[in-house]
Amino acid sequence: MSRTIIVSNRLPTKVLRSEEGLSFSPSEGGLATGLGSIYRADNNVWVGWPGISVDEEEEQEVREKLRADSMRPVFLTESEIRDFYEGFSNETLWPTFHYFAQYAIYDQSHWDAYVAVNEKFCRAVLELAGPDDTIWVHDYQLLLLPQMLRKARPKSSIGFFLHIPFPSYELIRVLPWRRQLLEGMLGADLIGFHTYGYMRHFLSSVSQLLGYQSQNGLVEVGTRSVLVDAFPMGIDQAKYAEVAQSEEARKHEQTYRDALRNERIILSIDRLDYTKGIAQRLRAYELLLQTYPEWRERATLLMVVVPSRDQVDQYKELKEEIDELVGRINSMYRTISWNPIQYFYRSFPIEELSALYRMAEVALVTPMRDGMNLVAKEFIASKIDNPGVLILSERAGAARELSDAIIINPTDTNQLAEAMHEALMMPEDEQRQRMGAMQALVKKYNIHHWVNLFMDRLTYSKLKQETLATTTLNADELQRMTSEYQNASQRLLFLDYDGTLSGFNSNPQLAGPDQELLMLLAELSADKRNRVVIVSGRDRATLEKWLGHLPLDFIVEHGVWLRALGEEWTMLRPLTNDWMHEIRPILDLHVSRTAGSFVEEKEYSLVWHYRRADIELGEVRARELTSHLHFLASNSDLQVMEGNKVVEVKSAGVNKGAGAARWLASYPADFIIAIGDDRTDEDTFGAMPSHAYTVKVGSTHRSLARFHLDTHHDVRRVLRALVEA
Ligand SMILES: O=P(O)(O)OC[C@H]1O[C@H](O[C@H]2O[C@H](CO)[C@@H](O)[C@H](O)[C@H]2O)[C@H](O)[C@@H](O)[C@@H]1O
Ligand SMILES: O=c1ccn([C@@H]2O[C@H](COP(=O)(O)OP(=O)(O)O)[C@@H](O)[C@H]2O)c(=O)[nH]1
Repeated sequence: MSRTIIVSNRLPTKVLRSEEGLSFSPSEGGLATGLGSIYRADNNVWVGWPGISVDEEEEQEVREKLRADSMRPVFLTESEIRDFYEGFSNETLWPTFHYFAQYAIYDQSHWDAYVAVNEKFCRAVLELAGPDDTIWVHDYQLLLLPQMLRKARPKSSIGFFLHIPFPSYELIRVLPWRRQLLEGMLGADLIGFHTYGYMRHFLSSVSQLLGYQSQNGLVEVGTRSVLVDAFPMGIDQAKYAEVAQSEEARKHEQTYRDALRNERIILSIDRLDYTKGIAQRLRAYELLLQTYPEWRERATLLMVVVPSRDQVDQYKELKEEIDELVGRINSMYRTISWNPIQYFYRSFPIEELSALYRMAEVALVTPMRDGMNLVAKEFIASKIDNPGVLILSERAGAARELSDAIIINPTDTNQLAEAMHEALMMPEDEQRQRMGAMQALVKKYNIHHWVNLFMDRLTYSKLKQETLATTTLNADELQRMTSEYQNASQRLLFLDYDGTLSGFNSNPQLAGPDQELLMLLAELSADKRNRVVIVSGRDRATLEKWLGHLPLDFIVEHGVWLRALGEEWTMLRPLTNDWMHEIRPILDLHVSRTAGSFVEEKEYSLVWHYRRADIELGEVRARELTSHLHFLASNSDLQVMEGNKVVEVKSAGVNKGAGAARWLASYPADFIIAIGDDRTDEDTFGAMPSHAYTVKVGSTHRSLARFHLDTHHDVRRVLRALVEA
């Protein structure tokens, strides 16, 4: 039976060591608590680190204990914990991805450990995973793992979910290992983020750093497509609602209320982390007490900070800062019977957390950055029928969904203090109405919904890959092709030029043929059984200059001009270019607005090139230009085509396919091949009979071609094989 193998750095159970030996307790942190309640279903297994370094004897004990609860530990050595976990994961990636780049360090030995530990996880998963198992990798500690798994299991279903923000390209580009990290993630079939914003940043980084384009969230990675989507993570709402109603939670609540003499409780719960805005929150609370003295002795900030990553310098410093702030505020405002802040530096079991959620009137969730923040959702789910107000940072992923919270900017201390006052003053009706709306949302978009959605999209991604797949022209196919070629008495070879016979150059005039290509074309066209047709978008003067001395046929300017060997240039159909004086100024305007772009004027077409412009700006401008031109062309005999980093305007009905059709009609052949790399070559493929070899170079997305090759070097290899057949 197929199952899901969940892989994350941290297991949902952590091992603790005390004088009595090892003990096991639930891990903190949203990934572990969120997925912890669902992984046991359907024979699933969770692979991860148990949170402590153990010796060999202990390993066996831990292994057995965790195995009984469907977990497989990956043990990390002391140095791996230091360099991989504390080092690269939490001193490089964590600060960078949370916009704290000033805290990030770039250390080659940390990177080496990161690669090695990802490999270690890879081995652990491969030992376990059968061919039908789905592998679901989680989070920033394992960004390289999807690609490592893909290499070992090309056909497996692999999902990846990032639990933290994916920052702007401007942050990603700073990382020395940025390309490897992105390529690592792209080994998955589906990549999920909490918000659309994170997804957008990821797609932008992939386009700018790796040059992979995407449409509707499908990234074209060579011959594979990778789906990217937003899946805001939910919680086990039913569990939190149930615990909140339990006798145990109620009892804890009563004890706390008695101790706090029914003061109004503002609750704050986080792991110790500079991303969580804990210090800023304390300052805002101090401001509340200064600005609104009426809350002194009437409200209490109950603050839980769960120890986390305390070997990392920034965390140690933050701990000191919090201790100092709490000490200062408490000593400044405390009275004999009241402490402004009740501060706990430890974790609580779920029943006690639930009692805190129940008791709090206000929850302060004010991170500087947070992938999602499940505490916000747990507070809502625990409120059952009670009122309560959530103050939520606009920079937590959860703010994209929980619009009925009081949304604040966590760096604005005044706004935060005012929000606390507003929350404490909010009429009960309004609280109920806002809380009701958020409860419905947390209930509907719960953790089960999240898992199902992710798995459905993973299946969809696999199906999409199958429908988009073209066959690579591999050794067997090539063998079949060359023998058909050998046996044929008349052959037609339609060859696109740029990107097919020759690589791209940012200056198109510098992409002339090299010796190898000239030789190849000379040898191919020397065979009397061959008609070699160059099918290009280029102007005839350039092609004549480069290839005119060879016995070739030409279809140029995307089908405007045709020339069969030994004949004169003819037009596909009579055309005029009197429309150019109207269109040219529009293209020129785009050049003046887009540095690096330029206009190419051919006899019967105009082309705006943006290969050398800022890639993202170029694409935006291309879209603007295309829609503007489409509008102008709607009542004319013109067509607008988007090619590879170009927008071309020319007469309607004139294209490479229409040109190629002339050759097919005039020169019957028993072997036909058409090779091309961009959208304009699709017209050629479309014109070919079904038995022709149609070959797409580069990305295979939305291509009519039957076969695929990666680069123009592969094209030359195939043509060489024909020459030598
Ligand atoms: O494993 P640790 O180093 O102890 O850290 C705990 C976890 O912190 C992060 O949690 C994130 O996941 C939550 C659920 O998606 C999300 O709500 C929160 O915003 C994130 O910060 C981290 O991503 C996990 O890998 C850690 O295990
Ligand atoms: O004493 C505690 C306090 C908090 N949590 C849990 O830790 C998680 C924190 O997740 P969140 O998404 O808010 O942030 P993260 O810590 O993952 O960055 C929540 O599920 C909390 O219930 C816990 O297990 N014990």
